[in-house]
Amino acid sequence: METKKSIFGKFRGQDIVKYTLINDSQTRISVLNWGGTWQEFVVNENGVERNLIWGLDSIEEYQRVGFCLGQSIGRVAGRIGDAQFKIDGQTYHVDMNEQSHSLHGGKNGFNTLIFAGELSQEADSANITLSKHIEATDDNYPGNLDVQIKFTLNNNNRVSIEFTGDTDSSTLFNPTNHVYWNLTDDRTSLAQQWLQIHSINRLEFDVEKVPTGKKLALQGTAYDFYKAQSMKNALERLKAEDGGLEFDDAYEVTPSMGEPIAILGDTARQRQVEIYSDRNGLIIYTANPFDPQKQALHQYNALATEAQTLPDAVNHEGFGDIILRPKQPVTHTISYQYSVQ
Ligand SMILES: OC[C@H]1O[C@@H](O)[C@H](O)[C@@H](O)[C@@H]1O
Repeated sequence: METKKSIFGKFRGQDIVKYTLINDSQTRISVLNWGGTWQEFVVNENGVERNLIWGLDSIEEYQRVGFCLGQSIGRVAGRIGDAQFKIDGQTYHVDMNEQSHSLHGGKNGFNTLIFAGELSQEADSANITLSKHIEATDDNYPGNLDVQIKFTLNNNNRVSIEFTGDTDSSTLFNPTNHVYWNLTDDRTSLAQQWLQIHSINRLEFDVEKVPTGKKLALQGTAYDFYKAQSMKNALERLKAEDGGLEFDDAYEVTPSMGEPIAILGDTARQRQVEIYSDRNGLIIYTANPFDPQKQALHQYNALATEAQTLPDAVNHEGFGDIILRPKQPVTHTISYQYSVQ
């Protein structure tokens, strides 16, 4: 294992650091302390380097492109209806940063922060831990929050992200990483990428994409990825059956670090990534972050996967508990296992 540290750029006068973890098979990941951004996941296939995720080469590009590309999202990933929720009977209001809801932690979410970083190494793994103390007044959530985001790469080509939250007053904690994948050879579209999700239900959304509380059965619909479907077929079917032009959907999954909640790969069956998560939700989102014209034409080259507790959980019975209590730190883990086939 090897670790590296370099200056990636500057943000508001501060140096932004890029941390790189490299394993014995020359697989590497890089992470920025700006936004807790997962910038690259490069594998070496018979001497050919392939980046499996989308990342950019400067802070300016990240700011121009947006899309939360590879960024850490929190305190709460996804939408909170009416930008409000109750904890112990008390109502709290958070940033209404999209229509009448709050999205991805509000305007000062994790993806806007600069973290402190610490590299560490063991025999068969290396990791980078990003930490930050967030005051309640910084992002308008109750409770001061100490957050740590630890990225680990091991010699088995597995990347794990552990999010730990510790608060002094009850708050919400449902972070994720907004990684975008393209596992195909030419990386121009999703036509040759397949996806499997071990899920039988998705969430119904209202016009603002806020969950209504209802779950919809997937079986027999274009949304059903229980058996692997190519993204090309799924998008064509979605359009034909539903008039749908994108996937931006929340799937209910069974939390497991032993069985993948989802698997994606290229249709030539050369490589795949299994996703493991200890929480009950997976958002998938199709996009073309770099080409506004193609995005408008729904010609996608990127698939975001966001493992988390189901969105808007605090406002719906049975969606899961995202309340973080004082003196009870919580850690959530997402793992991504690359393999060649
Ligand atoms: O912020 C980028 C994207 O993130 C996804 O999680 C949301 O569901 C999309 O609606 C949003 O555009």
